[in-house]
Amino acid sequence: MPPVVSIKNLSKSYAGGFEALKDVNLDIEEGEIIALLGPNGAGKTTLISTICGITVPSSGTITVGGHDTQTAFRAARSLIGLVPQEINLEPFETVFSSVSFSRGLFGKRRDDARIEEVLRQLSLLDKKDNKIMTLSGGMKRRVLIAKALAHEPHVLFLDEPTAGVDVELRKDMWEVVAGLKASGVTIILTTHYIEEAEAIADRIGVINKGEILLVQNKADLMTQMGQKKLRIELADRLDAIPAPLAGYDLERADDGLHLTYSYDTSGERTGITTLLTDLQKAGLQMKDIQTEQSSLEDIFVGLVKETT
Ligand SMILES: Nc1ncnc2c1ncn2[C@@H]1O[C@H](COP(=O)(O)OP(=O)(O)OP(=O)(O)O)[C@@H](O)[C@H]1O
Repeated sequence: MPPVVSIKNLSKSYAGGFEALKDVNLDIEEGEIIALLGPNGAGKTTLISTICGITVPSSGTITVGGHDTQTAFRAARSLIGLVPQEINLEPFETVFSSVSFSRGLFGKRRDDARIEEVLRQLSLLDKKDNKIMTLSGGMKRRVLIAKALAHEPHVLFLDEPTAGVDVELRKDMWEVVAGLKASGVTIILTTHYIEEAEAIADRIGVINKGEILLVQNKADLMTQMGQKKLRIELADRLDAIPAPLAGYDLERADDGLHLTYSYDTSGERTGITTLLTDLQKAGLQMKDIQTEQSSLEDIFVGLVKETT
């Protein structure tokens, strides 16, 4: 199946010359949840706005459902639902009319059954006649999603859906997103929260200073994260790794007082027991032992650091 969103050599410079996106290439597959992770000012919102046709690219092309976002804007935009970062709702409007109005903006005929279905999916049906101003912050965020879904888009963009939201509400939102995916919507979300990407995404993209640094399946990233390290502190300085230990994946620190052994936690055997026995046999005295596991956070921080 061709990608539902295809971004080729996309760059964006704002007036004044600031380059917010630099040669971005990204294909988004139908039905996936992709999380774009990046620090403040990385270019996440600019990327979303450009795909949605709110910001004009300086160069490059974007297609949504095969439609070029510049030459066939209306066709491309009709496939997109956008949930903005800021809550921007009419306080005296009812939930139902607010969502129904959004459908009308796309030239779609009125369809109360469809709106009710969207409200049900977002657990808002019992609030349909409530005025927006009577809703909690979490409900308002769900109304924003309902508005973005009112015209039956194929692709939904969520710009920081849980920014400033408490932990419980954040988990509710994750459930909502999982439900939307199950209903066949492709989801692209931006987030600062590593645990959010970890919890809900199929793929994770890391963006910093306008560049995509990595796009990878979460499962592959998890395998990388399954690598653990055993750090062994030695009682005496070691000049070289003794020959009988050459078969182990061991690294000697420059100070000669530490050895690091890398192993895979998903493997049947870690090799730790035999390593410790062989270290003793080789006459090495151990002072201390620690284990370290790399996390998505380490990978993210490492990547972002490299580009600063
Ligand atoms: N209209 C504009 N004119 C000039 N510069 C802009 C404009 N909009 C954004 N920028 C700059 O482009 C860069 C990327 O901004 P963007 O909002 O895309 O980042 P972001 O990753 O979404 O950040 P955040 O996580 O803080 O929302 C920032 O340095 C920002 O100051």
